[in-house]
Amino acid sequence: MAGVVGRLARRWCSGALSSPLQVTRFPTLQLHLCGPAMTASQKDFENAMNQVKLLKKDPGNEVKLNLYALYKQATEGPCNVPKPGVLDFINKAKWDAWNALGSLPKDNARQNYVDLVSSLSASSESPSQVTPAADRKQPGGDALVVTSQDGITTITLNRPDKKNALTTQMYHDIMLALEAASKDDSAITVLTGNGDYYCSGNDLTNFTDVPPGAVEEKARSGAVLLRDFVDCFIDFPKPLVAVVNGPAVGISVTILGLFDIVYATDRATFHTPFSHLGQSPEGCSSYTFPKIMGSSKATEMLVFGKKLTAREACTQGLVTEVFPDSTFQKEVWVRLKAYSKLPPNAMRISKQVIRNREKEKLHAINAEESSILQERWLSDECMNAIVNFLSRKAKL
Ligand SMILES: CCCCC/C=C/CC(=O)SCCNC(=O)CCNC(=O)[C@H](O)C(C)(C)COP(=O)(O)OP(=O)(O)OC[C@H]1O[C@@H](n2cnc3c(N)ncnc32)[C@H](O)[C@@H]1OP(=O)(O)O
Repeated sequence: MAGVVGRLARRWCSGALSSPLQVTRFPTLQLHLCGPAMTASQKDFENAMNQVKLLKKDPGNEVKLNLYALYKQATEGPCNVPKPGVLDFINKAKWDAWNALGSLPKDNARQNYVDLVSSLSASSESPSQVTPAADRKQPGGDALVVTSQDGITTITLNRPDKKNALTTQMYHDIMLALEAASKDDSAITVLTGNGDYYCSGNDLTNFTDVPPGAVEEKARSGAVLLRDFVDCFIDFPKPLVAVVNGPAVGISVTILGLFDIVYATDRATFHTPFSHLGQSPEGCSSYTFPKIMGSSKATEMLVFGKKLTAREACTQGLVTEVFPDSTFQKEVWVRLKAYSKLPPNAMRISKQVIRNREKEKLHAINAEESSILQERWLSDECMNAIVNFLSRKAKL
């Protein structure tokens, strides 16, 4: 649904719709406009455009018309196209909205657009809507949305209709996003999911469509990708926080052992059904999980595929804190915004002190796990499990 709303909003808000901006209908916006004169930067504007993609609730036609008009005014200036005919309802509504902005300067339109998006986001409960503002090119389309604001860079998995399963492209994009986040001016980096799931793990179709004779090569390149992907988490220099907004499966659970903080809604569950899938642990979990929760609890999860509730995962040390789903987003983002104001260099150095001692070991474990998985992917057990899922004979 969110994806549909996002797409809809994007179509309305950046292509071509509105009525004049009714500031009185948007108290937050009105507040901004009455404050000291501000002009949003191009980066803020692009962030806001990206944030519109994450809106979960359809803001309604009037708001979408406002967004459209402000977008056009900000990018092209005053309305400069002929008025559509009276029967061309949609285009006429869009034209009216844009035209009603008169000679509003581009800078002001850009600021109003940013403020309007911000007011829409503030009234929403989504994490990335509370913090928002995406500012990076996303090579894989909208499946990954990167936002940066208030000293926090947020990487949002955005395939809610597929429970945020990770495609091959998304692994690459997450690596690029982490690389960029490590160098940007944010203090903290967050990974979260859009929709009801945090992440359903590896997209099982990553293993399909392999031509005969290329299976071994696919397993080999998969293992290289997995190793590179997990290496990025091992080496990530800044505090890395998982905002687990719903159930988590597979690799999205195992890499949690490499995060510095894991906040979870009480609706989240943590499931690593590797034996069911004919696979074996990755993400350094064969090392981090026993260390975090002790070897028998780790075995229950990694070997027997026991699914933990958020509270169980917290008791066992995998999760830092659990929040009621109804206040999850609000509480977590308030907390993170406060943390992001701490001196960034001190946080980075403290993290390094903690992590450096183990880095070499973690890389070695990652390499070993990836190579074992390469073999597992070629096993009948694994292939059967994937075929069963794809033919809907099996679900976790
Ligand atoms: C480079 C390679 C690195 C590899 C690293 C290895 C990692 C190992 C793992 O991550 S193992 C874990 C793999 N994940 C799974 O096995 C989960 C499979 N999914 C499910 O069992 C279920 O979908 C569910 C329990 C997550 C959710 O069930 P629910 O009934 O609520 O929803 P649907 O099943 O209807 O799902 C909605 C649509 O999403 C698609 N989907 C969900 N998960 C995946 C997935 N992992 N891969 C591919 N597609 C997935 C599902 O197929 C539905 O799509 P549809 O609407 O088009 O039918």
